[in-house]
Formats: sequence, structure tokens, C-alpha cells
Amino acid sequence: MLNTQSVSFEYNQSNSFEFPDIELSEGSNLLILGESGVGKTTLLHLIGGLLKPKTGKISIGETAITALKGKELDRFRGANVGMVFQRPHFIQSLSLAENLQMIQFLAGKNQDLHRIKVVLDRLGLISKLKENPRNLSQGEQQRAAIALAVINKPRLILADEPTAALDDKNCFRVVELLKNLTKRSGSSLIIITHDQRLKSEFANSINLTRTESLIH
Ligand SMILES: Nc1ncnc2c1ncn2[C@@H]1O[C@H](COP(=O)(O)OP(=O)(O)OP(=O)(O)O)[C@@H](O)[C@H]1O
Repeated sequence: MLNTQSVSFEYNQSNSFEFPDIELSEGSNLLILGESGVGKTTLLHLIGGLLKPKTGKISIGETAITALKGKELDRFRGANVGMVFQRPHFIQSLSLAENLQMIQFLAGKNQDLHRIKVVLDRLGLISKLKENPRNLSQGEQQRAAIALAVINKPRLILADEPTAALDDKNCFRVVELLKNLTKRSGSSLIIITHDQRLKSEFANSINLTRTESLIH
């Protein structure tokens, strides 16, 4: 369902990247490991269509997202890609449930409070439904960030360092929840991290490195 071919990216002449090709089938998981600065977030943003590659092609299902732009790209992303960011993006003036309703609305979906309750229940957050996101603990915020990403049952979920700030117990809990929720909605999952604790949790992983020859 995800296919990347010969993707490269350049912030500027002294900061360019060539990424390995990725082939991910429907419903499967991939862990992308790499040290700080190798371009993990950059790659995730390319796959999610937040950045445009310098060369190469990225397809999600039959759609070459590298050929989409503007509203078309936003619409496709809203319906097909869920992102778990390093720092969760909430609208602080809204409750957790209202934040989730907003994500449903932005993707053009009907507001579905039942789905919101199901997802929050699976994440152990049902009691926080009406809570303001800033009142959640760090572990709860990370779980709430997963709710934002999975609420619309996207085909692909991209998670950027979802466990970096968490202790071991919360780290493994968040990974289990991510794997469980994506499986239930039939989504594929990519996690990028430098957190070596996750390696044993994924059968499928690639190591991102940056070769000297690529640094001009
Ligand atoms: N907007 C930008 N303009 C210029 N350089 C950037 C920009 N964003 C990131 N970089 C640089 O590109 C490199 C890769 O950044 P990226 O965030 O993709 O790495 P990463 O592997 O995710 O790192 P970390 O694990 O520390 O988050 C870094 O050297 C970073 O400083």
C-alpha cells in the first residue's frame, strides 16, 4: 500500500538526503530506526506529503502523493494518513472529544461520538473525554495523540518518536496500543525512532543511516 522509489530531499546544498526504497503491504508494520539527524522526521514528512521530495516517487495505494498538491493533497492526507507527532498538536481551547470531532470534520466525515468513545476507551482515556488536553499527563497526551491519528481509520499511520519521552512501562503500553488500534482499523503503521527499546517489538525494521558521500 506504500511504495517509495528513489526518494531524495534537500534542505540546502549542505544538507541533502537519499532514502532507501520502502515497500509496505496493507495492514503491516514497519519500524524505521536511526540516530539523531539522519533524516527520520524528514522521511516521515515526505511520506505524509508535508514535504515534497527533490527526486523520486511516493505512492499510497494507487495514488502518487508526490503528484498531488494544495487542497487535493490535504483532502487525500485527511482521509488516508494519520500522523502521531513528536509533540501532540491539540487545540487547547477545545476538550479532547471536541479535538477528535474537529479531525472528523476536517476529513469531511460525519461527526461520530460513538467512534470517539470507542477509541478513547481502547486508549484508557474515556474518563478524559471532556478534559482539556493541557490537563493530561505526558503519557496520557501521547495516548491522546494516537487517538487523533486513528480516529478516521486512515490507511496509513505515521508515528514520529511516539515513545521518546516515556518511561519503559508507558513506552511499551503506547507501542501495544498503536499496534492494536492500527490492526483493528486495518491500517498500516510506520514508527520512526531512535528508541532502541522498540526493536524487539517489530518484526520488520530498517536502519536509516547517512553516508559520508551524501554530505557535500
Ligand atoms: N527546515 C530545515 N531546514 C534546514 N535543515 C533542516 C530543517 N529541518 C531539519 N533540518 C536538518 O536536517 C537534518 C535531519 O533532520 P530530521 O529532523 O529529519 O532528523 P531526525 O533523524 O528526525 O533527528 P531527531 O532524531 O534528532 O529528531 C538535521 O541535521 C536537521 O538539522
